[in-house]
Parts: sequence; C-alpha cells; structure tokens
Amino acid sequence: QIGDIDVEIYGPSAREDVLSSVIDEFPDVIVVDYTAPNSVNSNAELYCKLGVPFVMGTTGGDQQLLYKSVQDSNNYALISPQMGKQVVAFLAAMETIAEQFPGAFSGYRLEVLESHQAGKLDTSGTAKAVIACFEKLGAVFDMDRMVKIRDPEQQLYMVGVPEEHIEGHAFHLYHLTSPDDSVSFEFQHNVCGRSIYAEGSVDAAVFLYKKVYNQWILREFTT
Ligand SMILES: NC(=O)C1=CN([C@@H]2O[C@H](COP(=O)(O)OP(=O)(O)OC[C@H]3O[C@@H](n4cnc5c(N)ncnc54)[C@H](O)[C@@H]3O)[C@@H](O)[C@H]2O)C=CC1
Ligand SMILES: O=C(O)C1=N[C@H](C(=O)O)C[C@H](O)C1
Repeated sequence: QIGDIDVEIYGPSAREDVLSSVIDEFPDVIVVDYTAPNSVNSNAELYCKLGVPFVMGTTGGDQQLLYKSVQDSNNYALISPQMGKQVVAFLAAMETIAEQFPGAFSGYRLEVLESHQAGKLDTSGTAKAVIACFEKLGAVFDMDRMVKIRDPEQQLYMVGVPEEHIEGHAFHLYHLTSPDDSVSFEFQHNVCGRSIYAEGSVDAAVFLYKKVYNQWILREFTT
C-alpha cells in the first residue's frame, strides 16, 4: 500500500496478461519504466506490442533497438537517461553548444567521474550523453577511463556524498584540460535523492499523455 493506493506485484510470467488487463480498465494509461538495463528492450517490445505509450527512464540496453521498436510499431514513447528537468536543460545546452561550436575544444583531454548508489548496474547514461557532446566539441575521451564510484566509503570520503544519500545519489564531474595544460574547465551536476526524477517523470507522463491523446483526437476527426 502506498498512501491509500493498493499496490500488487506480479512476476515476469504474468506481465503481459496483467498489463493487458490494466489497459482494458484504463485505456489511456501511460507506463513509466524504471527497471533494469537488461529489461529495457523486452519491456519496450511488450509496450509496443500492446500499443501502450511509455516513459522509459531505465538506462542501458540496446538504445538503437529501443528506438527501432518504437518506430516500427508506431507507438509513442518518451525516452531519456535523465528525467531531472534541470539536468535535462544542462544536457540540452551541451547539445546546442556542440552543434554550434563543433571542434571548439579540439585536443582538450576529458576526465569524467560519476558516483551512484552501489546497486546501480550500468555506467551513467547521462554521463555518456554529455560525453558525446564533449566529443563533438573535439575533446578526447577513452570510455574505459571513466571513473565509476560505487563504493560507499569512497563516496563518503572522496566524492563528498552526504551520508544520508549514499543509497540514492548521482554525482557527475567532467574536467577538461587544454593540450598545453594552461586552461581547464570543470562541470558538475550532483543530485541527492530521487525527487528530481519523480517530478520529471510525472511531467514527462503528462507531456506524453497530451501529445498522444491530441494526436488520437486529431486522427478521429480526420479519418
Ligand atoms: N532517467 C532517469 O532520470 C533515471 C534513470 N534511472 C535508471 O532507472 C533504472 C532503475 O534504477 P533504480 O530505480 O535505481 O533501480 P532499483 O534497482 O532501485 O529499482 C528497480 C526495480 O525494478 C524492478 N525490476 C527489474 N526488472 C524488472 C522488470 N523487467 N519488470 C518490472 N520490474 C523490474 C527491480 O526488482 C527493482 O525493484 C536504472 O537503469 C537507472 O539508471 C534511475 C534514476 C533516474
Ligand atoms: O541509476 C541512477 O540512479 C541514475 N541513473 C541515470 C543515469 O544512468 O544517467 C540518471 C541519474 O544519473 C540517476
């Protein structure tokens, strides 16, 4: 029970039947998926098969295949490795800069550190997206050199994560150095807790709902 809502949990073998019955009862439902990297593609395929629009917050999996599943099925989805709107704005700014000033950081060395709760299975999807922008700007980065911190001791004493957020945080640090070491830049986005994603996910679901159902209404009137 969450608040006054009863929550039931079913195993994987029941997922298609359960989701179908939810769709029957609530035909305009939007699914929000925060599961595990190895579930991304099979879950997305199920949502596409049943034609239920979804917000995919889960990172990892085969992202190309994920986009293809949505396109091939004509389903609707909002997919992002980052649902915190302020971090999304930073990422969007990075994409704009990369587009407008390609090569501006040619030859700069990039170092990246990301720290997340010990249970996080994959490398930060947000860091990967930000790194892609720095690469367009000309910075040099070797993915194997990404510093991934999952050890709570290091998070406390080296990264500076507050103790109460060791089990739920996302700290990111990007450091750029010019080829002759005379110039450096540093960017950080440090999130404690989960509320930024919850807020962003609700907004994402509402945004998707409006897009999808306006589209459906349009189709009803034009066909
Ligand atoms: N886009 C964003 O802003 C954010 C993305 N994430 C991503 O969301 C994913 C989940 O992260 P957390 O919530 O921290 O993990 P978590 O491990 O705390 O929770 C995931 C839950 O999903 C369940 N689960 C796993 N596979 C499932 C499946 N196939 N069907 C239904 N339930 C399943 C697990 O039993 C677990 O209870 C990760 O990929 C993480 O990177 C997390 C936070 C923000
Ligand atoms: O697993 C998490 O916690 C987070 N995952 C996302 C990612 O991999 O980028 C977003 C944020 O870093 C929190």
